[in-house]
Amino acid sequence: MTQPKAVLIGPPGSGKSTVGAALAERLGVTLRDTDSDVEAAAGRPISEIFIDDGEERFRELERAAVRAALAEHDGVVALGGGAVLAAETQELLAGHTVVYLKVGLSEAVKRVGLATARPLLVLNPRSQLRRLLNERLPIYERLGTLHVDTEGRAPEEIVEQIVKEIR
Ligand SMILES: Nc1ncnc2c1ncn2[C@@H]1O[C@H](COP(=O)(O)OP(=O)(O)O)[C@@H](O)[C@H]1O
Ligand SMILES: O=C(O)C1=C[C@@H](OP(=O)(O)O)[C@@H](O)[C@H](O)C1
Ligand SMILES: [Mg+2]
Repeated sequence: MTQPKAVLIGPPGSGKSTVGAALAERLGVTLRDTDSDVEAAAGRPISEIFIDDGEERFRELERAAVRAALAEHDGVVALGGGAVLAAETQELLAGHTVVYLKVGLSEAVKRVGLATARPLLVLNPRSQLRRLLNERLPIYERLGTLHVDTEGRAPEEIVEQIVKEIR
C-alpha cells in the first residue's frame, strides 16, 4: 500500500514546507505540499482564492488535496496549517506517521513576518496567530504521532531527529 513516509502538521511558521523539503531530500523522495496542490488545482495563488471565493472554498479544495496526497503519495507530505481543522482530514490521518512541528507564538510571528502569502495573517499577524494557536494546539497535539521542537534548531537538525525516530 502506498503511504507517505511522513505527514507534517503544525501552525503557520512551524516550518512544514521548509522541513518537508529537506526531509524529502534526505530520504531521497519527493515533497507534496498541499498548499501548492490547491494553487495548481485553482490556477491561482492561495491569497487570490481567499479573496475571490472565500475561505470556505479554499478549505474545500484543501480537503480534496489532502485526500489525494494521503492516498497517492509515498514521499513526504506537508499540510497547510489549517488543514487539520477538517473532521475528514483528522480521520484520514489515523494510521499515518504524523509529525507535529512545534513553534511558540513569538517565534512563529518572527518567521511569518510581513509575508502576504498567508491571507489569514495579513492583518495583525500576532493576534491572528494567537487565535489560531489557541484553537489548534489541542488538535496538533492529538494528531501528531511524533512531536518535534523547532525553536532554536536548524531545519537540518530537525530532519535528523525525524529520520531517526520514524525509521
Ligand atoms: N527551524 C527553523 N528555524 C528558523 N526559521 C525557520 C525554520 N523553519 C522554517 N523557518 C522559516 O520560517 C518561515 C516559514 O517556514 P515555512 O516552511 O513556510 O512554514 P510553514 O509551511 O509551516 O508555514 C520561512 O521563512 C522559513 O525559512
Ligand atoms: O493556517 C492556515 O489556516 C493556513 C496556512 C497556510 O499554510 P502554512 O501553514 O504552510 O503557512 C495556508 O494553507 C493558508 O494560508 C491557510
Ligand atoms: Mg507551508
